[in-house]
Amino acid sequence: MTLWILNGNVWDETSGSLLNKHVRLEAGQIAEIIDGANTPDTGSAEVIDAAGKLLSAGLIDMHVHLRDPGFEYKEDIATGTRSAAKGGFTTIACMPNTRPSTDTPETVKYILDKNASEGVVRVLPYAAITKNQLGRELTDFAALKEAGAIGFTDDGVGVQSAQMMKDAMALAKSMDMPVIAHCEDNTLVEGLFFSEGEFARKNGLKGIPNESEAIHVGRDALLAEATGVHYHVCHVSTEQSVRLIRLAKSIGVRITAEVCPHHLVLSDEDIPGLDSNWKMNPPLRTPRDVQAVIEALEDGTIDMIVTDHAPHSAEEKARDIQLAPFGIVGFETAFPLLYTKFVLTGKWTLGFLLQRMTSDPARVFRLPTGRLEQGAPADLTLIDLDSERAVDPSTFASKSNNTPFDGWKLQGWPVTTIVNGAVVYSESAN
Ligand SMILES: NC(=O)N[C@@H](CC(=O)O)C(=O)O
Ligand SMILES: [Zn+2]
Ligand SMILES: [Zn+2]
Repeated sequence: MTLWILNGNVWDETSGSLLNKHVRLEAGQIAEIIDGANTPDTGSAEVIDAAGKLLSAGLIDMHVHLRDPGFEYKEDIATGTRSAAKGGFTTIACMPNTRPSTDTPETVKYILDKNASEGVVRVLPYAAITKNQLGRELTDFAALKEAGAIGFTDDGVGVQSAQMMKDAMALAKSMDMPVIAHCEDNTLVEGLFFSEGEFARKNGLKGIPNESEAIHVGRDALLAEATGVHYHVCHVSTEQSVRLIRLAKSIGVRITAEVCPHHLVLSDEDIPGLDSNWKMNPPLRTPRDVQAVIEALEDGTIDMIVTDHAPHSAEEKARDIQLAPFGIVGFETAFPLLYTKFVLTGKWTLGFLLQRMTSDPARVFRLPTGRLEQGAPADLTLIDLDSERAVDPSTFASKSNNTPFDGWKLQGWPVTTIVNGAVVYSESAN
């Protein structure tokens, strides 16, 4: 089947501007990209009119929670991938803190099979480092890789034992697989839920210290140096972590990192009250940390943006703040949030934002997607950069609506998402 996308605005890095292009998709690939001045013979092909819209490689999100299997009341593969598609994402990598946790080849296969039958975007499963993510015993890395896992992580919790982490890295290195880490020292965070800073002080709360994250980053950077593994740091949120990653990169450690939109846009001083929609892990840090992660993303110390889409039910989030789970949904606000806060304000070019959400994750995780080039997989996103509307969680495709961005007026909403040459989300059809 042939699909023509006509008159899309494609970012051109050389001129730093948008150029009008026609793109032909064929057999799941980008078959041809031609200058908008030409009139292609579209024949009997299907045609999408992209006039006035940004046409980008599909967005990639290397850190998401689909909650399937086991927590389908929060999200499942059908709704999670639809939420991703609505946010413009075409490839997502899902975390193993499911029930059972993704610690056997059977669960990896379950995710891949269910996505093949019910999902609408590409789903790349991570497998757990330790059985049940309990930190006691390594999983069967070889069998998990064979089943289709793309990396190992215990996200949701940190691997507390340095020896366990070192063993995991050595094994992962021997099979050319990355280790992805949620960095958190449990002894420093017990019972705490907002970060050390103004908000905690004002509310008489003991706060989560920055070192709880950075201690693991430093430890793991040393272990990555010793083992030679590709080590990737999850949701970086502190100045101290940034400093350590920058140092490790400068001496050639194979370390990469990600940051979430909320850690780029919000500090603890923005938290309006004891509201669990502002409770996530890592917590919102101080304005100084926010500045540090922004600079780190800008200079390449942090390689990519991920959402850490973490759906939880309204009932769970309505619990007392101490008991409510950590996490916020992210797919359906990520692009407009960052476009509004960083591109429209002139801080970043559109090309920079797109790069950190497409080609950079693809480069780091060696994915064939993330590039708008002839021969690449036909994963594309159309975004209306002029459309402005308020975030309305009741319209989310996700099963959950736990977001701190309710009511925020944002610009730049995805309107059409194409995976493997097929339209999987269209604003007009919703
Ligand atoms: N980020 C969160 O606040 N929560 C995540 C776990 C995680 O990413 O560590 C979740 O699974 O809910
Ligand atoms: Zn985490
Ligand atoms: Zn996570």
